[in-house]
Amino acid sequence: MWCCWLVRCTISQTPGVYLHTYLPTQQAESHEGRPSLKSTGGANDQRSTPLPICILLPPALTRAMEYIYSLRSLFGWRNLAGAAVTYYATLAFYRLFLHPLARFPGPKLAALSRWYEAYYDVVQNGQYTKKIAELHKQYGPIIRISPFELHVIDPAFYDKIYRMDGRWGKYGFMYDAFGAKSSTVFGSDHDAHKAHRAAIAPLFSKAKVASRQDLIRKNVDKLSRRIDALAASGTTLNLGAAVSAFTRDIANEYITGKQYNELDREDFGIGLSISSQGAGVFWRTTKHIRWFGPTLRSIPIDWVMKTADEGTQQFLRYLQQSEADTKETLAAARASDPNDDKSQTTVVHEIVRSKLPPSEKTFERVFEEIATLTGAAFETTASALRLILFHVYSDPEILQRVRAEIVAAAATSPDPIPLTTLEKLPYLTAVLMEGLRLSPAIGTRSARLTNKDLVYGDWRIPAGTPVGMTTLLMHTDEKLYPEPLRFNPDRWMDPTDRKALDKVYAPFSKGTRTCVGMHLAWAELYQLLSTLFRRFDFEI
Ligand code: HEM
Repeated sequence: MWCCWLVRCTISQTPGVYLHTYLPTQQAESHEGRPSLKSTGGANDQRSTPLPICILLPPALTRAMEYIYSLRSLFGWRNLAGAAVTYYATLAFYRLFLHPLARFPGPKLAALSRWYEAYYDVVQNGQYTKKIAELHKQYGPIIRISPFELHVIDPAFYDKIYRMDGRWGKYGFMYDAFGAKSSTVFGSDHDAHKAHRAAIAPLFSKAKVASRQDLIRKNVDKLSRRIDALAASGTTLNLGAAVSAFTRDIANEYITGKQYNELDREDFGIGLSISSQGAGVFWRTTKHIRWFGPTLRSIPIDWVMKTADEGTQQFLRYLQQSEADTKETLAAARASDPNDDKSQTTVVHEIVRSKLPPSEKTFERVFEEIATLTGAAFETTASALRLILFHVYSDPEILQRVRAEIVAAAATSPDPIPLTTLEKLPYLTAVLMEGLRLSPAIGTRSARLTNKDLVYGDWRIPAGTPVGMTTLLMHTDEKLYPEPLRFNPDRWMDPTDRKALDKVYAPFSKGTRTCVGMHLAWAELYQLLSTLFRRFDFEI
């Protein structure tokens, strides 16, 4: 039963608005058999019978309603189902046969829909990288891994994508899920990234890092004292959690100037490490289900605190503290004209001092930069430390060799051994390089887009296509690294062999988006590991 009355308003010749009420359409079928709207008052009656019902609808809206009504027959379930089938069939045909990437090899399911990747990301808990390696064996060195993206596994192609010249954007699909599009690390746009990076990069130069050795040393000494105390009391040490706390204390103080003293906590703030490691699930899910992350983030923190486990609570408390600290530092930096006080070396001061426009210096953007920079600094360095510690303490011969080298250097150097001396020790350096080969921070591909066509062999990759490689796969390519999963520092001992691998060894990536914090990370690895190897024995 048609149960609503349509009301149409007509602006009369004379001033004033008159309302005309129409009958239900069943009562007013037109001679064409289509429903029509029939005036009770008649077209000539307009001025004579204004109705008391006061719903004023503009003519355009009324026409739209009439139009929608006339379309109602289209919205039956059969028509909707038919439209959906036609839409998806056309889309599938386009993606498989007409899309600019249609001629690239790869599984048809991946070419059809991103749900193929979602299956490995979400259901298989992050196994798409492994699947991509298998697909390359089946389809060759260049493959289509989604309707929109290509992946290459050939090391000879690495420096064609990851380079300094040209314009290189990041692929928003991969990075936007972190919800920090205006940060240096996750921003996609080439020009915006260049400006953001220029503002913070001076703080992370090799010279600047060298001038902050006291900060790293202070934390190496603190961790050593804690290990001594735990050993004296016969307590088992969670070295993995301890090195996470070490990287957090350094990064927080280096980046924000604030001390959070995680190394002083009895459990080394292990909950924070665990929740940082868990961020991958959140990211992979949000990549495919875009509302997932924003919805979780919109839940008031106080609610989450009431129900969350200890690790999540630690993480949220840290975020709240970091937010409050950033607000305070930003207010101080703005108030004191940071150009006058160059001793203030925090990212906040660097941004306030920079040439960025005021719109890029708001609290929201500054905090996005702080949160992502510290996030990029914590578990990346900690994972490399853990992997190296595990392998060195599992192999007495490696431990003995590296320890002998450090002890010999200590005999002829000031105490503590300066960073510049450590950097010249060949075996220690080989141990660190081997660790970074197997722990290149990012287990997934890093797709890039450029504004020109790229050429790979006989293939022309259209401009604007996201195309990436996966460092982990390149670092475990057995043609480059025989017995790739073996921890073998000797592969780096011959300078000629090492030089030959220069172009394809990229734990910090290369090109415009290479790691900003690499000098800081190297310094942490050198300082902490040289002390631990020299002073401590651990049973794993
Ligand atoms: C062993 C430790 C580290 C490793 C292996 C590592 C690795 C990487 C890699 C592979 C990238 C490129 C990411 C991409 O292509 O999407 C990257 C970018 C970045 N890293 Fe690191 N990183 C480490 C430590 C650090 C530290 C300590 C900091 C902070 C101080 C940091 C800050 C950044 C930033 C800001 C970027 C983005 C650079 C840009 O897009 O311009 N990283 N890192």
